[in-house]
Order: sequence, then structure tokens, then C-alpha cells
Amino acid sequence: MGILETIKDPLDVKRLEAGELPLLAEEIRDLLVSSVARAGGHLGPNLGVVELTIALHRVFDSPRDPILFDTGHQAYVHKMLTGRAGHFGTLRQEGGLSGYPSRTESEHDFIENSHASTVLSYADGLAKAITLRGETDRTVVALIGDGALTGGMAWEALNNIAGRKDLPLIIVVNDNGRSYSPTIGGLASHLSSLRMSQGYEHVLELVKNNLGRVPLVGAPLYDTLHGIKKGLKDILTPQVMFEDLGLKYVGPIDGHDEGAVEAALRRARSFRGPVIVHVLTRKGNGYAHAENHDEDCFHSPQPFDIETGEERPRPHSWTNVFSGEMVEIGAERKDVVAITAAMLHPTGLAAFAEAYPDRIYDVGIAEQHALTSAAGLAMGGAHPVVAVYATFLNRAFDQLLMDVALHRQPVTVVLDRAGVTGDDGPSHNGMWDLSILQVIPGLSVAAPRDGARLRELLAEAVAIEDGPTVVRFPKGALPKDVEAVGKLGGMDVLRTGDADVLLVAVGPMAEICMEAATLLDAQGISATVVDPRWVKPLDEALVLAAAAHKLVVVVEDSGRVGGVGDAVARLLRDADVDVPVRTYGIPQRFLDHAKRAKILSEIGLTGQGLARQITEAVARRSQVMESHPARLAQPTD
Ligand SMILES: Cc1ncc(C[n+]2csc(CCOP(=O)(O)OP(=O)(O)O)c2C)c(N)n1
Ligand SMILES: CC(=O)[C@@H](O)[C@H](O)COP(=O)(O)O
Ligand SMILES: [Mg+2]
Repeated sequence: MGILETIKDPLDVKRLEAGELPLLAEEIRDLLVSSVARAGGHLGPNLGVVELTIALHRVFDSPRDPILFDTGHQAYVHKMLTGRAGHFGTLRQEGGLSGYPSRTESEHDFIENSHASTVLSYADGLAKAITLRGETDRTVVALIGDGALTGGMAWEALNNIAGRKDLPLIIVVNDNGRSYSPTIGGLASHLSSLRMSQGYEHVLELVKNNLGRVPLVGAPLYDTLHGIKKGLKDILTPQVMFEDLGLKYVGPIDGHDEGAVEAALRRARSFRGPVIVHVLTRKGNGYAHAENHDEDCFHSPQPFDIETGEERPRPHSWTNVFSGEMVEIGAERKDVVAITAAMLHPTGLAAFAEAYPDRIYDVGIAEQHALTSAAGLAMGGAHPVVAVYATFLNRAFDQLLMDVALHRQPVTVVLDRAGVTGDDGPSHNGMWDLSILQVIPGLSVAAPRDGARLRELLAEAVAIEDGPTVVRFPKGALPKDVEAVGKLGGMDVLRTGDADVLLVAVGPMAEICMEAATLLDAQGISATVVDPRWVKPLDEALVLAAAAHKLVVVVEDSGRVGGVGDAVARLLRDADVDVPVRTYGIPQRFLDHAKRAKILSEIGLTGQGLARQITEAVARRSQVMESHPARLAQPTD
């Protein structure tokens, strides 16, 4: 029986002899590789924190000492050491282990939000609460990556934490030099200068070979080293930088030397005040295909072959089309520049970056900065294209509203992963943008239904110079192109029917609307299908189309509250067109992780599901009309 199988609780980790830990680490790595090879998930980040997480659970007493993870994608080892190793066969499966911390899974898990750069704020609050309650024997531990440390919230929190010498808080900076790609910016250069300098290698060698293993003498010698390090300040700037902030700094520590990490953590805990422990790790450590994976060290691979490291091929995706179109646009429009928030490859901007290296900006995990910097670029005569995952735009809402739209700046925001994403759980679904964007004056929003329309609408968006535009599309494989059979104002008519139902298909929902229309024929219900293309502002032609039908159905891959359906209902009400509007979309709740297709099916966003719901709506409508012939003002569904 392996060691890992015996770990039911962090106490079991504490009981192990130091000599057993390398074998435990090996078993953990084996389980990480086999689990992610089967189901996909975050391999590189978790391989990099094996020794670090073992040390955390040997030094601190989770959950009394809360151990918090920024973003949470690197918490698989934490899950294994808190009794869940046996569940990794269900990783990221519906009803199985979440790929992020989950409060319902374990008392050892605290933060479920996968949006980066939040952990220090949680830690600040938790540490204040503990202090207020006089629980002096507790310590809050926050693990933050070097990438997450480029996010503004992290510095807001650091500023607050530095002002409180009494907070029992240990900040572990997991510095592997990468987000997906190498981390950018001034902070990263600080950290990387440390890693690259000769003097640092000497310092690390000293730390690695002497202090970590000398329990009694280690601490004073460590202080001496710190003193010496002051003399090397041109080399060890992070210490200076953090200490200038008023924060104690311990490090840099070799994050794959479990003993050294343990010693550093114990030392940091003895300070009883906010301390930064700077740990150097390697993303993908221990699995060569991840270590040597140029793009992102197997940050979040598809299922793959363990022997060869070959990932399951990814289907031709919306992102691929966006990537190619951006290169085309970049050739024609020298004013077009692109901005990524540390996700150059995942958002498809790598090809643009290669073609136009002086017109790409990677701002780090800093979406707020990305949007306001884009406003500045636009004021300077550029047309920026900011590519982010839809859910991460939430963080930059005020910047889009007050820095971009208020000044009517021609910025194009491209939202990848719009709609249900699935595997990454509730905080990753792009189900908010069509609601929050409705309130932004002067902003136009396009939702392409297929690859051909993505190319067209992206070109239209970057041609709009009197205000901001948004183009949104979902995760995953492209559907077949659906050609229009006519036009209605600026809208595409995809199918003409009689007066029964007007189906308004938002973006990729066109595919299931066409399927539903065919199924409705069999029920004797005739549906017209239109694709608005631009869902904000809505096309006035929609009013006339609606007036000619008995029921309007809007289908959107976004939260129903305040989305396109509500906008259509408002448009018709304002035009005194008294036709009932039904909206089918994502229920306004946090969706548990599961495969995208499974979630869409469960919430009725399939051809069959739609046909069934519309049939029921038409039947309800008929009953109402029979029993109350006077048309009742119909609120939206
Ligand atoms: C606000 C936000 N933007 C983007 C992402 C996407 N994302 C997930 S992990 C990651 C990289 C994190 O890098 P780092 O903090 O260094 O952790 P590592 O993966 O290196 O352990 C990014 C950009 C996110 N989760 N949250
Ligand atoms: C943790 C995080 O935010 C990303 O790594 C996310 O898991 C990427 O998901 P995709 O697979 O959709 O790129
Ligand atoms: Mg990193």
C-alpha cells in the first residue's frame, strides 16, 4: 500500500518521517499525471507545488490555520493531502471532484472563485477576524503565484497588510516565473533577476545545502544570511522591494526542497506578523513533457498520452478563427493593436504577436489595467483589441464603462469562452456579459453564430470608430456555418415560417434554434428564425417582425436576467407591440462543474429541449387565449 493511500487527514502528513516524503511526492506526481492524462485539468501548476504543499500541511494545522490558494487551479495536491486522493478518478467530472477548492467538498477548502489575484484580500480579512477574536494560536497562509501577483487586487491587499504588523499572516509567493507564458512586468523582472544572477545561485546553494538541514543553528545562520543578503541588495531586490513595503521577507527558497521549505515556513510563523516567503518552483516539475512544454508547461492540457505527452487534438475552434482573422486585420489596419491579460495563447493572440511584435501588449493578469490602457491607446490614435475570457471581463466593468465608453473610445473587446464553459466550475462560465453590458451607453455588442460571421463581425467591430464594441463567442468547436436565406433590417433571416413563433437566436444558439424549428414543424408550429448579429443595440426591424408573430422566443447562451431577452421585451414594450416574449438561457445561478454539453442539455439549451419548451409555451398561450380572449399584457417569462 502506498503512502498516499494512508493520508486521510493532514495529521497523517505530519506523522511521516522526513525520509518518507520523497516517496510521497513521487506518488502524488504519479496520481497528478494519471488523473490529468485521463480527464484534462491543471497539470503544470500542480506538479510545481508538490513539495511546497506537503510542507504547508506539515507546518500548519489546516483548517484551523486556513491555507488559501489564489485562483485555486494549483490545489490538487492540497486535496490529496486532505483525504481526497481516492477521488481523483472523478476529477472535473459532473458530481465528482472539482478542479478548484470546494467548500462543500472539504472544511480545508476556502476559496472557490477561480479569478486570480484575490487571495491576499481574503487572507487580510481572515487574519483581521482571527486577531479580533483573539485567536492568537492561528495563522492564515495565502499561496499566490507570480502571475497572480501581477493583478492589481494583490497590491491593494499588500498595501493593507503591510500596514498591520500584528496580522498572523504568511504569504507564500509561488514563483515559477510563469502565468501561462513567462510572467511579464517590472515585478517579474525583479523576481527573475534574482533567479538569474550568479550571486543568487550561490545564495540558493547555501540555503539549500546548509540552513534547511540545520534545525537549531539554522535560524540564526539564516538571519546572518539575510544580513549578508543586504550586502547583495543589487542582486536580491525582491527582499528589498517587499521590505520597503514594510513586509518581512524570507527567501528565496528552493521550492522543491521540502526540508528547506518547511524550515522557512516555521521561521516565518515564528515572526507572528505578516511575512512573505518567496519560494522558487518549476511549473511541471517531475514530468518531462510538462517541464519542456514551451507554450505553457502543460498549464491545462487536454487528456494526453503519458508516454509521449501527446495531447488529444483540439477541434478547430472559435479561438482559431479569431486568431487568423486578427492577423488579416492587422495587415490591413496598422492602427489595430492587441492586448492580452497573460493569456496570449489561450485567447488566440499568439499569431498576431508573432506577425506584429510591436503591436501586442501583455499586461499580466490585469484586466482592469488592460481596459483603461486600451482607452489611452485609443485616445492616442490606435484601435485596441482586448481579448479576455468573458468571465474575467466582470473585473474590468467600470473601466469599460467609465474609461472606455464614457469617452466613446474605439476599443474592441473580444470575449472568448462566452456562455457555458463547464469544466472550470461556476466562476468560469461566461454567463454575465450580456447582462452587464446592457447598461453601457454607446457600446455595441456582436454575437456571431459561426466562424463566417465571427470574421464578418470582427471586421465590422474594428471598423467602428465612434465608440466601443464587444464581440463574444463560446468555448470549443466551431459549428457548421449557417447561411442566411434573407435579411430583415440588419438581421439575418435563417428560416422563414408562419406567424406562430419568432425565434431570435443569439450567436451560436442559431444551431439549436434551427434544430428546434424543424422539430416544431412536426407539432404544427411554424417558426421564423432570425439572427440579430448585433444584439446591442437591437435592430428596429425586430419590432415589425415581432408584431407579425404570436410569440417571440429569445435564446441566449448567457444568464437570463437582464440579457438580450429582457432587452427584446423592453424594445417591444416601448414600441407598444403587445406580443409575449419568452427567454431561454442560462438559469441565473452558479452552475456546478460538468462538461459544457451536459450542462447545456440539463438547462434545456438543445434543439429538443428548446422545441419542448416552446411547444409548452404555445400550449399555455392557447389556453390563456381561450379562457381570457382579451390579450393580457404579457410580462417576460
Ligand atoms: C482574473 C483572471 N484572469 C485570468 C485568469 C486565467 N488564469 C488562470 S491561471 C493563470 C496563470 C496564473 O499564474 P500564476 O499565478 O503564476 O500561477 P501558476 O499557474 O504559475 O501556478 C491565468 C492567467 C484567471 N484565472 N483570473
Ligand atoms: C484557471 C484558469 O482560469 C484557466 O487556466 C482555465 O482553466 C482555462 O480554461 P480553458 O481550458 O478554457 O482555456
Ligand atoms: Mg506562476
